[in-house]
Amino acid sequence: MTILDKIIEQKKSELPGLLAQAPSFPAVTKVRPSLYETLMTSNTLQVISEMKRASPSKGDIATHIDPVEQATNYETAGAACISVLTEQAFFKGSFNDLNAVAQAVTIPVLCKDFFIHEVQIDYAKAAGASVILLIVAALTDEQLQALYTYAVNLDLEVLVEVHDIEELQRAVNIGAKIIGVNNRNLKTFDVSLTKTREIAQHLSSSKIAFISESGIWNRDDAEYVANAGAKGVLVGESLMRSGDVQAALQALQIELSTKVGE
Ligand SMILES: O=C(O)c1ccccc1NCC(=O)[C@H](O)[C@H](O)COP(=O)(O)O
Repeated sequence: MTILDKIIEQKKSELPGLLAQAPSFPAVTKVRPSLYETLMTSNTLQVISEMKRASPSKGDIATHIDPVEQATNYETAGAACISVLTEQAFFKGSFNDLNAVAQAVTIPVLCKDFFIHEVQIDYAKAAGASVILLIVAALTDEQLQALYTYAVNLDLEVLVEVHDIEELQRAVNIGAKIIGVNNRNLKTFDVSLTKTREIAQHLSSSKIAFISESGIWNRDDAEYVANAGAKGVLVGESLMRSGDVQAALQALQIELSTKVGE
């Protein structure tokens, strides 16, 4: 069983609890900019900055950090989006973290979880997310299409995550506009930025906003994935461990050599 299989089993076990009661969070009424538009129109590499307390690969990363303070620092430093890990059993996150962050910032907010059912999307929306993540490896084509359509109909944007070229094709087939390649192998936890380069070479449309996820630690890493074609990066651990979040984040905001969207 891979870690992804284990996480999905956990998610399945949580569904009855979610289905038993309607989501109830303090209302979030903000209108946020579109992540897709930001990615497609900016000349700098955009940073999706993650609130990540712990992970299966690293254990505890930063359990003491206040999500609102961290998210506010990210926003001040120019993040394009805040990613909030809401998965509890493996990442120590929660929908309450998401709701608190959504109340505090005006930029897009990504609910980073392992979605297998529409009810989870209802919770993400109610808690204040404007973007959700769908992981191709965790879903059949039918599930992927159904959850994608369900989210878009709720006015959510969707970051579709892929690990290889076959998954890229599946993401393209459902009309995904924002596609992220996860540089972390979910079986071995090895991280290699060359994955971004390999998969970028198979992108056929310039209308797709292409993101590189995981294992971005410094400006050299940002330059590598930007040169490969990434318009944005999704960064968790390196920012959570940084003593100077704003400087660490700003170091990643490199100028893109070709105007994105062209
Ligand atoms: O981070 C993990 O160990 C992990 C394990 C299994 C599934 C997903 C996992 N991470 C989720 C993410 O996608 C990352 O949090 C995100 O891309 C940021 O990665 P990093 O900058 O390396 O913290």
